[in-house]
Amino acid sequence: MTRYAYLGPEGTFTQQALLSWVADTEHEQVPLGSVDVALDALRAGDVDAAVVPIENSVEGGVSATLDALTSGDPLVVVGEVLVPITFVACARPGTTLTDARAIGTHSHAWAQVRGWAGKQAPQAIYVPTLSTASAAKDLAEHPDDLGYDVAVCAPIAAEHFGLDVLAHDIGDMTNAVTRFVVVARPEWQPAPTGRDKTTVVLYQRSDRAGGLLELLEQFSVRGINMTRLESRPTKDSMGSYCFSIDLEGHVQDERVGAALMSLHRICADVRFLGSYAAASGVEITIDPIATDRAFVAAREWLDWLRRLGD
Ligand SMILES: O=C(O)C(=O)C[C@]1(C(=O)O)C=C[C@@H](O)C=C1
Repeated sequence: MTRYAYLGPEGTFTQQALLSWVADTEHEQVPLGSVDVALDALRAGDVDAAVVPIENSVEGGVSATLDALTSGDPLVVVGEVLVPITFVACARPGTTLTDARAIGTHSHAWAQVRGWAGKQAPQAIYVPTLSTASAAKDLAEHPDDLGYDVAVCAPIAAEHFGLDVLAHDIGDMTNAVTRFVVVARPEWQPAPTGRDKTTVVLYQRSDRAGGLLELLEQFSVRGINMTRLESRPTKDSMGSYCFSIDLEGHVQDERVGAALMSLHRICADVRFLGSYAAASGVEITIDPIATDRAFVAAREWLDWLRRLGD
């Protein structure tokens, strides 16, 4: 049975992602307090995999996840799940939005509802919590120890912790979606499916004119489409950044392998963070000059040239 850690407690959007990933397969769920704790448990071997948020359509990349994946022992992404995001504001019986003093929720959730909060409860300050469901759970279980009286969370969390819903569907953007990744230790290597993604983090040797262009060219000349590019501080010194990239294709694909080999020559370091089936399920269109067959034919031609003088 596979043991999955996730950003808990019960009722988080991350748990919804986990439930959709495992469907009806036998598994064990281990709710943990933060992305770092979940990934540490995975590195320590206490669980087999972890489900963590990585990207939101409104707020962008989840820095805690991007950074935790690149520091410490290697981990790889083995799958991804997209979850539509709908928030409610909830409270213990008796509280109204007009008398709310403070609103507790996860920072990524707050970024998606602050327009609503500014209009409906302008007097309320924001209090960050470890997750949306932890905001609801703490409000239900020990309201007197908290600095907030309204929680913003998934409808399922409000129901699970027995809170009254004060307002439904409060996100500033309709159609918000969060992308979650299933992370495992490197022994778990998903086979290619023809609709895969690969995640890598690139570290430059030096900061110079055209440096980023040179890295990205390795994908473009091989017909590889990128689906995400973010820069994150390396944390070594001011102004030092690495590039976190998702691209279409699998490490077993010739064009992806060739691009990674070039990047290995060019970069100070390439952190491979896994090849996995894309959640969109859409088959990737590959330019005829970038198919596996085209790469193999080119290699055979080179081998033939080299043998001419034998
Ligand atoms: O707090 C939760 O419920 C989470 O699963 C975390 C998280 C996130 O980190 O983005 C997930 C989805 C929502 O966008 C808000 C919060």
